[in-house]
Amino acid sequence: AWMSWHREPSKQAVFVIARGGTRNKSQCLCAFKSTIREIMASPTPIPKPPGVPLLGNIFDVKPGNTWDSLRKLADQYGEIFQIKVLGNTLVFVASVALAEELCDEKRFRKYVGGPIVEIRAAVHDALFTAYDNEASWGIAHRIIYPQLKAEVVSTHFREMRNLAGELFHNWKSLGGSHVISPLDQLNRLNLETNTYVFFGKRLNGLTGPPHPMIQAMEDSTSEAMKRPTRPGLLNWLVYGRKFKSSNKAMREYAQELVQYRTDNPTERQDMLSIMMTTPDPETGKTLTPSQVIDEIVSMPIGSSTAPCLLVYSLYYLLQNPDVVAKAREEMDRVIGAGEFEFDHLGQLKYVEAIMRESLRLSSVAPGFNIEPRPREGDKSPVLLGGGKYQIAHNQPMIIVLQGVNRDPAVFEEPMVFKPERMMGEAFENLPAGAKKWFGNGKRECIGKQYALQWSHIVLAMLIRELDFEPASPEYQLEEDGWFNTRPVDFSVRVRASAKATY
Ligand code: HEM
Repeated sequence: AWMSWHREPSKQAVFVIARGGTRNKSQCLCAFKSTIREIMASPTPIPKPPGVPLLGNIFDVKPGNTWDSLRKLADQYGEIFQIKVLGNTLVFVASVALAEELCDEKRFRKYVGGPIVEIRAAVHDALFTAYDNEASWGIAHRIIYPQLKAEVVSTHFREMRNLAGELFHNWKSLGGSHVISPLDQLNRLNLETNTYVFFGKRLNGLTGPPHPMIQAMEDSTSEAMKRPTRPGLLNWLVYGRKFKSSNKAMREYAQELVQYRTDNPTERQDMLSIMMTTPDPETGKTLTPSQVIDEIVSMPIGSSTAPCLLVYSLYYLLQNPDVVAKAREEMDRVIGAGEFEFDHLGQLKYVEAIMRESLRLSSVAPGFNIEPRPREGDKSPVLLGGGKYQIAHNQPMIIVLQGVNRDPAVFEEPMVFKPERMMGEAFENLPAGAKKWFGNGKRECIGKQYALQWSHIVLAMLIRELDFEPASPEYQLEEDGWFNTRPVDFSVRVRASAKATY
């Protein structure tokens, strides 16, 4: 009878221990083993939407808004669910505990499939798209990573601050009644900052027509997301040309930067000069000219998540004027009326907490892909959740961060914007699986420190220097996005802050 008492493994183990007093040690171990055997024999089926014959769950995921569909499925099915598209099963994980389990690099690794493989048409075996066993990943990582460490990124504080100051100066001169799209504006600022900080060139794209790289990234990443859901012939015949031309436009952006550097030699030891000349300390190999282009293109694509994050922050701040007031108090105390400098940044803990809480609630990088590590000659199923679920030995899985970041088992009132939970001990005590906004382990975001510093600086300046109001007071949050998510059609009126004295 006790064997059928409970299907939850942790509680069964407790039961065995609780009964240990009436049994000897070997009886207890034997009972425990047979319990485990029973759990293994009958895992809980992974739920799935019903779907339709032959086409599977093709109608459960909108090709134009994949992440929104997945969030809704996560709301409906909880910590784990699966779908079948074009004959392939995909498993989605949406709880902190299971995400943490999948982040164990001894058992799992990044799965390079679907849209990530499609984007290889543009950037080949670059950092983001390299397969786990491709030597090119290690070579590029060892060459590039030192440029993106916090101590190096900190040397770019003034460049980041001054470029943001330039954009905000333009906004202030609009006079307050002008409506702006924060996404359009912050995308421009992000590309301008990336291009100047990493590659040493001004695009002068804060005003005037946006640089073509911005549209090319949008077109290429949206197409890369849709292609795996269509038959190959259709991709080739109908959508192939546009995909190729957006990939070509991205590579042209990179090629022009290399050409500019070649024509204008400089002492500047920035990302571009490191990519073009520095050998990998381990193999002695340098990046080939084509690999340099691949990595240049990958940086703004990865980085395009950061402006989306700030647009979400603005949206949340408009709903929470008390948070704005607290952040301004902090900045009055720390910066006062003087110039905003790097030393202030580390003291702006509340602004940092707003940034982290925006990362959590928005899940601006909406997910990442994982698969079980291959086990030599062993194709037995892989168990998750202590045996509660069972998946195939090579099952691709996607961690849906919108589910993980709103897991009610970890976050009280998960839908409420509360920066306080992202400060001090409250933040430190969050489980590791609840802080996977930048991915995991060796394939964690290489631009994490850059993104955190840039977002922190720009967010602080937005709050300190400007007053915002929604262009339409009835605006209801709608989201879409490809490699990142963002609010749709969100616009604001902006003016110089009435309180600012600098
Ligand atoms: C808020 C901003 C950002 C977020 C939330 C973010 C998130 C992520 C996530 C979740 C991954 C893992 C993807 C995977 O496992 O498939 C990733 C990888 C990556 N990100 Fe970011 N990212 C951000 C900004 C940036 C920036 C600023 C850069 C460039 C400077 C960048 C470049 C990359 C690259 C190259 C990779 C691939 C790394 C590798 O596999 O070695 N990202 N990012």
